[in-house]
Amino acid sequence: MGVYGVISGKGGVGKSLVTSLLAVESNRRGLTTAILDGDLTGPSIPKAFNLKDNLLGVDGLIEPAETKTGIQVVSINLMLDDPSQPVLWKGPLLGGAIDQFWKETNWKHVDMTFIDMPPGTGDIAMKVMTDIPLDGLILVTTPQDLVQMIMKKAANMAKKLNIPIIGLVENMSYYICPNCNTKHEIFGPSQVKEVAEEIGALSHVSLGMSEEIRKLVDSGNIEEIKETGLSSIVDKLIAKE
Ligand SMILES: Nc1ncnc2c1ncn2[C@@H]1O[C@H](COP(=O)(O)OP(=O)(O)OP(=O)(O)O)[C@@H](O)[C@H]1O
Repeated sequence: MGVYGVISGKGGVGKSLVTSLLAVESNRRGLTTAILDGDLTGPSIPKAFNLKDNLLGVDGLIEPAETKTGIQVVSINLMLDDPSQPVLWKGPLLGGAIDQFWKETNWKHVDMTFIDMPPGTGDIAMKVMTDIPLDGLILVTTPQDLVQMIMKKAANMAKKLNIPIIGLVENMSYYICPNCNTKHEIFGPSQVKEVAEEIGALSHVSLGMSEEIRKLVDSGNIEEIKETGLSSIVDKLIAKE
């Protein structure tokens, strides 16, 4: 069984989207797949899979929700009476809650778990990375942040904790014009290959800004995506098993 954390140097770069796409790709390969949504800043994961019902506790364990294609999901956002309300817990409590979700859920024969980590490189992310035995990390960034300190900080945190970086994802890397089919690298030529080498990531991927992705995520139908774009990373995860 593999447990992989999905991290970013800061919020809003598409970390939850990448977590969802990795889970969809892994599930399509026939692996029993789970998502632990540890990003407590918003209900991105339940939204992408259109999960709304509150999680139940059975015999002292949390019963995970199940998506249309059978991905098991646990998220604090499925435990709140009103998911639009902020989670006003302090850092150590939040970090502890994620560890508790990991240990006290009735996971069912999971081959591959993806943890949507709290954004950034602060105490909560650090606590999760030390509490949960991660087999590797997938680092998500955008072109503007790719060569910046904030991303290197996340990579250094992984190195310090001896957790291999399996994949580097450059999200919103380009845009393909639907009218003329031209690829526009809005933020300049991609440097993902060079940076992946520099930080020792085993694989790298550029994801474009896509209307298809946006529509599927917003409507809760991410499992209907034609190509996840992340198959090379999942290849590496499977090879590691
Ligand atoms: N490649 C993409 N194409 C289209 N829309 C995208 C893409 N990447 C992200 N988005 C959109 O950007 C928004 C932010 O994405 P997401 O919730 O995955 O970010 P995040 O890094 O997890 O943010 P946070 O850490 O703040 O929760 C989402 O509404 C998503 O639909």
